[in-house]
Amino acid sequence: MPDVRSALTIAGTDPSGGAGIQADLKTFQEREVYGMSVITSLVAQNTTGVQAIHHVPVTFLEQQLESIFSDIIPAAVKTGMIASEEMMQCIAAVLHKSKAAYIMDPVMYAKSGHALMGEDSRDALKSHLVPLATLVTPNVPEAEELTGIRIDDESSIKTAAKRIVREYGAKAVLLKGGHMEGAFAADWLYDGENFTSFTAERVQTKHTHGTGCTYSAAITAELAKGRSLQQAVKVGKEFVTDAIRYSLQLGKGNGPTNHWGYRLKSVPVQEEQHHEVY
Ligand SMILES: Nc1ncnc2c1ncn2[C@@H]1O[C@H](COP(=O)(O)OP(=O)(O)O)[C@@H](O)[C@H]1O
Ligand SMILES: Cc1ncc(COP(=O)(O)O)c(N)n1
Repeated sequence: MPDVRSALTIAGTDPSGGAGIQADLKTFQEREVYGMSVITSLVAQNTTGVQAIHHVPVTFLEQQLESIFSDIIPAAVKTGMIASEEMMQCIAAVLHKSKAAYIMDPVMYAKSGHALMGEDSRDALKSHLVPLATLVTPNVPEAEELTGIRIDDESSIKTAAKRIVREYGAKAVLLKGGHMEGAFAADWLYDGENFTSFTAERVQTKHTHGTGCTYSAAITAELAKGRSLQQAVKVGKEFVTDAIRYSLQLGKGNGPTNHWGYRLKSVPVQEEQHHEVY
């Protein structure tokens, strides 16, 4: 019997396949863990934006979680889009009893700017889910919303990261600098004691639909395999950077990251080439 590690994503959907549940499952597959999914909201979206959202009833969310946890216990769990406080409470009740590593991606908006979480639920995220998290992975606007700190340099990044760990109770935080300017895309991991930065060259592309989902899913998969947090983030950063470097020019808007990009490492990168469809 092979040692099968499983990972669970609890999130919203993206029928166009670039973000949300679909991105998470593709990433789990690429990182070689058995992927499972519990859906919070059905989102009609594509590369141009969000067209409509349909939330699943909380009782049905609870039933999906029961289906998983009564049968296949995941080694690691990630959450993405969770629209309401009731849903957060329901998920927190299950995670409280679980020993799995828990990666919380505090998804608030789609890249198009469309809100994916009720504004009144942000505090609920802090009170119900952040204290349970092995790792929280906010981008800069999400970290600003969570902490109320304006983030525009390394010092404010560090202050916000410390607040998320020391005051809100996460074990660790990975504050992603993808939204900042500069030649490098740098992220800061704070584990309550030390900061480690993970840096990659910024890729000049608008095709970044699903970067945050893909990154947190890759980290979740690596934790499911038993890697340390530092190692999981290192592998996740390499994975997402390749997925952005080889992102796909699909659709009419911001194309998706390429979940099998790392397999194309041996292909010489030519500026025009990585926008081709293959
Ligand atoms: N143009 C880019 N080139 C390289 N890395 C990027 C680029 N944009 C974002 N990243 C990286 O992608 C990962 C996801 O970050 P980000 O895009 O900030 O998340 P989100 O999707 O939650 O907004 C981070 O490691 C970030 O540094
Ligand atoms: C269901 C869902 N969850 C999350 C995102 C954010 O995606 P990104 O990874 O581009 O920030 C999204 N567009 N849709």
